[in-house]
Formats: sequence, structure tokens, C-alpha cells
Amino acid sequence: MTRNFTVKVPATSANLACGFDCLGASWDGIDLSLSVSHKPYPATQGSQPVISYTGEGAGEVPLDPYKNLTTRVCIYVLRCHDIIEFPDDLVIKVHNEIPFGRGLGSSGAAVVAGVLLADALADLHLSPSRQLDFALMVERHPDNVAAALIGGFVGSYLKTLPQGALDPSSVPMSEVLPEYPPDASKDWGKKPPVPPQEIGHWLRYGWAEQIKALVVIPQFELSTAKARGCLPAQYDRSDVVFNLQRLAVLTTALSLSPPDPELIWEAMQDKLHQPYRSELIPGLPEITKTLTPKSHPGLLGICLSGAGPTILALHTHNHEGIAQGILDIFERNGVKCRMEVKSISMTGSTQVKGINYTQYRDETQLPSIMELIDSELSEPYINMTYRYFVHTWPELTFLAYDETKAVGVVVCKQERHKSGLMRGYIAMLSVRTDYRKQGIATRLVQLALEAMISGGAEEIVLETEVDNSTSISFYKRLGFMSEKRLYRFYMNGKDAFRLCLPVVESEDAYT
Ligand SMILES: Nc1ncnc2c1ncn2[C@@H]1O[C@H](COP(=O)(O)OP(=O)(O)OP(=O)(O)O)[C@@H](O)[C@H]1O
Ligand SMILES: N[C@@H](CCO)C(=O)O
Repeated sequence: MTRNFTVKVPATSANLACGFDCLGASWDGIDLSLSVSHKPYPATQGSQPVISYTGEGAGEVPLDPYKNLTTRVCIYVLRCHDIIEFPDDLVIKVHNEIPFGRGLGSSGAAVVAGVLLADALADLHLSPSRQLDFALMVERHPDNVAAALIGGFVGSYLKTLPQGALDPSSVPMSEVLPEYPPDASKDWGKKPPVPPQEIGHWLRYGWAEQIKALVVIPQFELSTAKARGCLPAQYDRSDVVFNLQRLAVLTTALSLSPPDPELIWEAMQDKLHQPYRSELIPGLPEITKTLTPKSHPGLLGICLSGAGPTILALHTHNHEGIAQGILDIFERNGVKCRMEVKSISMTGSTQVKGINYTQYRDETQLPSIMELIDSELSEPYINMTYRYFVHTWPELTFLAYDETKAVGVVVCKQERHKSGLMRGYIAMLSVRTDYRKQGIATRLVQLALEAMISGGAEEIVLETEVDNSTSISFYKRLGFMSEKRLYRFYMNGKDAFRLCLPVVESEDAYT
């Protein structure tokens, strides 16, 4: 059976001015997404994962699973659980909307995605706290990764670990995520350092629903490493106190409704990182000092997003006016930008298990098939009828599973009709009522059609009750046409329509 699932991780803004290395917020509608399919463990083929990648960073990101950040984190987490290889037939389709090196947490998102990928592939059932431990072994400040994992407006700190515990910051990154040599075999880097428990603690704050984020993204990249490189090793006590006082106010100020612009603007001042980063971001001091709630009504506070160069302007309204103010300053400094308005994402990262489809395997599936169909159809069938179909044409019965629960089935047969044509026949189709409208019936019928056509079917037919308009329009959408009316076809005396799909030469004519 092939399993499939998706992983989605939102973009984040770390710091929010005074909360250097401890505050973060995640944004809706700007995500890193993985769409994954694989065979369940144990792995037997030693096959390499196939990665494809679209969106931000396409063409730049390595697609070799031992070089790509997300899959390297994934194999790191798997190996910490004594699973040394990727599962068989692993296909990962990445779509990334988070631009690199702009202070929107792209690397944190890639790391979190790797942790969630490993978790889902091997059914590790890691708690959010344990997921954060693994992420913090790789991305060593908690602000982006905590906000990306948990979602919302999040405060976090790194715990002081007991003496003797592994200190993540002292483990060289090359030991956590080794650079795999080209000839790395599956035994290479097998025993990585396992993170201590509960490296990071976090708390989600309230966020007033009126507050939106205007995100102004300059065209140039600034790596976090470079933006940290210009920070001093030590600070004046007065600067630290300046930030702490603002931090004490900001976390609650952003939760109050209606938001107080004067309070928030002043609380979003900073002396610990932005002044030092000004040399790397032309126009930054002017943007953070001259745009105020008085000059630009609707503005609440303005700062660097993470390590920059993106500017984050929290506001309640007037995003066009505020954006123009920022764009004018950037333009005078020769910086080109694009902008987006975002809402806070309260969901954080998600792993959504998909429905898995499988061909009929053996009699143990018969009770599920019978239950699904008996609960659905007006026509009662006896055991022998089911056995006749699934034993004669096992390759033409398909089931849909949510984890181990069967939620849909299609049962078909195929034989030569007296007209001389090879005729496929859809005998039964059923999807649990609570799983409808997810495309499960369509996928089941498509699988059956593919199997019948590859088995030589020249036409495919079925019957449906004349007053079952849902069923009739479902099959018509798949290309079926009404062929004839069959009078008193069902035992309840109802008429049926026979629907027919002529198989034309193009194999995808039915899709
Ligand atoms: N989806 C991804 N897949 C693989 N590698 C990625 C992905 N996203 C980011 N990276 C790697 O992370 C680098 C960017 O990391 P960096 O920490 O400099 O910036 P950022 O995470 O966008 O900013 P910040 O941490 O300040 O918010 C990229 O150049 C790339 O090497
Ligand atoms: N707090 C970090 C952001 C990236 O995690 C910094 O400003 O360098």
C-alpha cells in the first residue's frame, strides 16, 4: 500500500523588534508545503527518495536527499530513532512560498518540515515539545521554529540543561547534520547525537484580531549568519533594560483590543539588533523612526522581520499608505521591494494524513467491503455475490483507507459481452458518508477505469437508479453517457439507467 500525507509549515517573523531571539509570529498563506507518498516501513529496496521542488529557491535548492536541508533533517531524526534509511518509494513534492534569506524563517521552516516529515514517515508520534528539541539541534535560536511549529504569536527560551546533559549549542553542526560524501552508504552517519529532552519552552500569547502584518520584502538576500555577524558580543546595561522594558509591555499590548498604536509603536523599539543591522539594510533607521502612527494612521509598529532585510509593519488599516511610506524610503536608497498583507496563522505547522488506496488483497478485507456496500445500497447482496466478484477479478476491486479504517470501495468485473466488445462493469461503489466530498469516489473509479482499460476494456458500463441524480451526474462528469433505461431493474421495482463509457484511443479520455 502507498501512504500519502502533506506537511505545511508557515513563514514566520522572529524578534518583533524588542524580542530579540525570543519572540516570533507565524503568517497565514505563505507556506512551505510537502506532498509525500511512500511505502510503509520496513524499507527493503534501499531506493533513493525522489524530490521535486517548485516556488522560491527552485533551481537553487539541492534535490539530493543527503544534501537537501529538509531531507537531511529528516534522516537525522530517523537515525536518532534507529531507522537508518528512508522508506521505499519515497516521493516528496515540495512547494515553497517563503523567500530565502529575507528574515521570513525559510531555513526554520525547512528544518521543521524535516522533523515533521520523519515523524509522519515512521509514525514516531513525537510531541510538539520533542519536535522542537529536534528542530533546535539544527536551528539554534527558538524564535522562528517555535512560532512555525506552534503557530500564532509565541515567546520562547532555551532551557538551561542539567550539568552533564548534551549542550546542543556545543555540538558541532557537522555532527548533527553531517555533509554526506558522495559515496555515503546507508551505514554512514548512523548514530547522530540525540537531543536532550525539552530544550526549548514556549508560550503562545494573545493577538488582537484587528492586527495585520504588512510584509515588505526587499529583492536582495541577507543570510542570518551575516546579519548576526555584525552584532556585538556584549551590550550596555541601559540598552538591555531598554529592550526588557518594551518586551514587558509588547506581549500584552498586541493582545489588547482595540490595539493602542502609541503604546505598541514605542514598545516596538529596539537597541539590541536593529541599530547594528542598519549598515546591511539601506534605509532601515529612517523607516523605523519616521513612520509613526501620527504620520501614517493605522500603523501600530514597525521593525525588521527576523534578521531582515524584510520590514514588518503591524497595522489595523491603511496598508497602502504605510507601504508607500516604506517603498519611498527604500526607493531613495536604491532598494526594490514587493509587499504582501498577512494575518496571523493560528494553526502553525500541520501534518495531514491522506487517504491511501489499495487493490483488493485477501479475504480479511471482505467484512469491510460488505459493511461499506450494505450500508449504502438498496440492493441486498449475499456473501457469494461479493466472493464471485473479488475472487474472479481481485485486480478490479480497490479500497480507500484512512489509516487502518476502510472508507470507500469500488468492485468491478470484466468479460467479453455478446456484442463482441470487452466490457468492464462497475458493480458496486460506496464511500462512507463522513468521507464524502473529498474526491475519494472519483479516485476509486479512476483506479478501476485504469485497471479495466489496461486489461483491454473497450467499453465500461454500470447501472444506477433513475432517480439517483447525484450518482448520474457523478458518472457523467467522468465521461459516462446514458445508454438505455432498464424497466423494473431493481428488486424494489425501480427503473435503472445503464451508463456507458466508450473507451476511445486516448487513455486519458475519461479523466
Ligand atoms: N525549503 C528549503 N529547502 C532547502 N533549503 C532551504 C529551504 N529554505 C531555506 N533553505 C536554506 O536556508 C537558507 C536561508 O537561511 P537563512 O537563515 O539565511 O534565512 P531565513 O531563514 O530566510 O531568514 P531568518 O532566519 O532570518 O528568518 C537558504 O539559502 C537555503 O540554503
Ligand atoms: N532572532 C534571529 C532570527 C533568526 O532566527 C536573529 O535576529 O538573528
